[in-house]
Amino acid sequence: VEARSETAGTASPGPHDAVPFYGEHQAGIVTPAQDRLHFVAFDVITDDRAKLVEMLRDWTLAAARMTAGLDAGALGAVGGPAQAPPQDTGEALGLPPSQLTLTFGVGGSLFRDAKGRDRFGIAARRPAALEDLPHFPGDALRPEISGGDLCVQACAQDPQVAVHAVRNLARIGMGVVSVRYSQLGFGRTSSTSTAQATPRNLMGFKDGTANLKAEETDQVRDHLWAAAADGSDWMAGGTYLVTRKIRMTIETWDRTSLAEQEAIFGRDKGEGAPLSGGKEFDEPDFAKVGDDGEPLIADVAHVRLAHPTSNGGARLLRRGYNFVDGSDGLGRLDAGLFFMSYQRDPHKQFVPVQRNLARHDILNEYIRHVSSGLFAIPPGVRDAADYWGAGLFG
Ligand SMILES: C=CC1=C(C)c2cc3[nH]c(cc4nc(cc5[nH]c(cc1n2)c(C)c5CCC(=O)O)C(CCC(=O)O)=C4C)c(C)c3C=C
Ligand SMILES: [Fe+2]
Repeated sequence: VEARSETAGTASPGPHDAVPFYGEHQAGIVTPAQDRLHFVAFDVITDDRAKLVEMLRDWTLAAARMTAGLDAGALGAVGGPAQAPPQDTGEALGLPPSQLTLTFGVGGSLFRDAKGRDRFGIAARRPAALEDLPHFPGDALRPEISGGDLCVQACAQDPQVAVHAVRNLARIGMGVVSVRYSQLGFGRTSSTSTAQATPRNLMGFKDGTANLKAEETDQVRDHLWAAAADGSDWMAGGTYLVTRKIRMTIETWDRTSLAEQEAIFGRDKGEGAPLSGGKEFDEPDFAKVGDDGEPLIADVAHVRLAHPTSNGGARLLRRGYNFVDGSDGLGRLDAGLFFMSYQRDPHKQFVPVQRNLARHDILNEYIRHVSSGLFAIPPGVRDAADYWGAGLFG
């Protein structure tokens, strides 16, 4: 089977190129955020540890192939026997790798299920950082689209390529996993590299300006990657992913004045500059007051509440996507932000920030958190003999 296109493997691949799969860390985290997402969470439906490990090995080989622009299996969509189902579903035939990354994670329920059972003999290896997230004021979480034993984040420049990858992993996992929920996303709402322009969310604001970026190597080391000293050897070089599906009442937002919209975020809508003055990438001056003696960036503005100075220095690598899941039957679009953040310890980073936002953020009048997920993202797969989760099961 031929690769659908030459792989590039450079630090900044072109839109059709491949992103290297093997490495110290998984791809799809500091990788410059691609335009499209297909996120999927799985339930493991067997108690057979050997079957789960075998599937993880099969997934890893298929993931390495698909991210290189190859069919999921060696015989491909059309190269196998006519009497058997094909080893690839075929909808990506002829498409280039399109910067596909597949990022694998495990949820707390894999270690101990809802009944407290240690189904796979790994309960003792559960990292403290995977402790359930607390309830936040205003949470309206739907259990059927929250949690999950396993997750895969597929990102690509072409939605067909991302969906193809998720679909083939689900196909390979038949009998071992079943899809719990999946989410499509478009128009990345964060930049993860200083080389990228800041995109906009569905509220029309630049999103990702003050994000943790790949080039900030010291900060990435301190705030993103887990170390063995954090308590779990098998997670060294890994990280933790928080997902929050956040519905926006965009119809109400669209009737809100420009001045109010800008006050809510604490940045201007055109350039994304802080309301305290300067340009997009200038630091906000939270102490600066206007002629009326009031702070130019309100006490309840999103950027003040989310800023590291309000949260003990905590930073996040945000990697979310816009979504529109059709309409809600009440004359409104079912739209919002599928928020994703990667961090070394969600309880020291995501939790304090979200606690602050849930209590005080005036943005809350326009948003509702409807799903939540927390996953351990193991370190990268080293070579073809290694597999997703090897450190956990090996
Ligand atoms: C708990 C973490 C966060 C949630 C949930 C969240 C939701 C959310 N954010 C926006 C839009 C913007 N966020 C911006 C900045 C920003 N947001 C968070 C965290 C969460 N946001 C952080 C840590 C920061 C950076 C703060 C800083 O250091 O200055 C911005 C400003 C531009 C930027 O820096 O990205 C916007 C705009 C929406 C719409 C939303 C929920 C729907
Ligand atoms: Fe935010």
